[in-house]
Amino acid sequence: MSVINISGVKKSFSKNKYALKGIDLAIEQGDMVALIGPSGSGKSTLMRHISGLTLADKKTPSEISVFGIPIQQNGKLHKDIRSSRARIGNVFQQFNLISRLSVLTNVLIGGLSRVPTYRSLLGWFTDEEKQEALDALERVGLRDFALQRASQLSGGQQQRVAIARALMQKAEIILADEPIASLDPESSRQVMEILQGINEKDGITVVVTLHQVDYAKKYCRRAVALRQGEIFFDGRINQLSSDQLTQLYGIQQLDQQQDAVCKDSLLPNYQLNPA
Ligand SMILES: Nc1ncnc2c1ncn2[C@@H]1O[C@H](COP(=O)(O)OP(=O)(O)OP(=O)(O)O)[C@@H](O)[C@H]1O
Repeated sequence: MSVINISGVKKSFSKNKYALKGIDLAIEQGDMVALIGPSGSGKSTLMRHISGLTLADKKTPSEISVFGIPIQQNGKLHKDIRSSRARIGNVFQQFNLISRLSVLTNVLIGGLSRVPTYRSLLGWFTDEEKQEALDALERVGLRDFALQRASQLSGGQQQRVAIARALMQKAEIILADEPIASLDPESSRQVMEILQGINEKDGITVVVTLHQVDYAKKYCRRAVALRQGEIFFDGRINQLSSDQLTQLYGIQQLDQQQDAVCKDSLLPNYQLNPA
């Protein structure tokens, strides 16, 4: 069963310059999908459309639905998207955490869409909810950090808290936009393993944008590759050939990617001499 359906989505930010040139895509329940492609190919724009944070062009007929319920149609937000949004957990850099609040409160906030408004306004959480939040933190290996301020955590830990918040939310789909973009290899591995774990154990559908194809190959089953706002490849990730990767990224960019991976893997044992 498809849980995300996208049809006819075009997006231009300026006249005649399209970030998305007509995207049709269906994502199956329980899949783990890597959205890949060079910088500027439209990955984040597409993710933001799925959450209804960005609207498609109004001129072209289009629809994005989640669990069969429209999020947006013909560039207009559907009037009742609150319930659909509650089923989507966003692990987006810009939405991540409220830095002055504790890690535990940040996770509890994930459950707010499930509690009555008066209680969320007053910030009351039941013992049961607190236990649930601690369990979610346990799953991402951060239970001991529950009472720390979110701002005291590293980038990788913050991404893991965002995943715990999505678990607390009981999200059925997780959209993770570049969750490992600025992380070291060990933190990247932890974040990807957690995403893979909740995909496999809880059956949560995961869509993750990634810059490094190596990580996509290691952790995801399906790849959707965008190039200049169009789908260039959609299929099992092990069927993505090196020729296609060269076409996608260009030889120079692929070399840079490989360089970055090599340098990353050296980092833990590598002491830079002070100048
Ligand atoms: N808010 C915006 N205003 C104007 N142009 C935008 C905006 N958001 C994205 N774009 C443009 O849309 C295109 C796609 O951008 P997008 O961020 O979706 O690419 P991406 O594949 O996620 O890139 P990256 O991997 O570098 O994050 C780019 O040309 C970008 O400059």
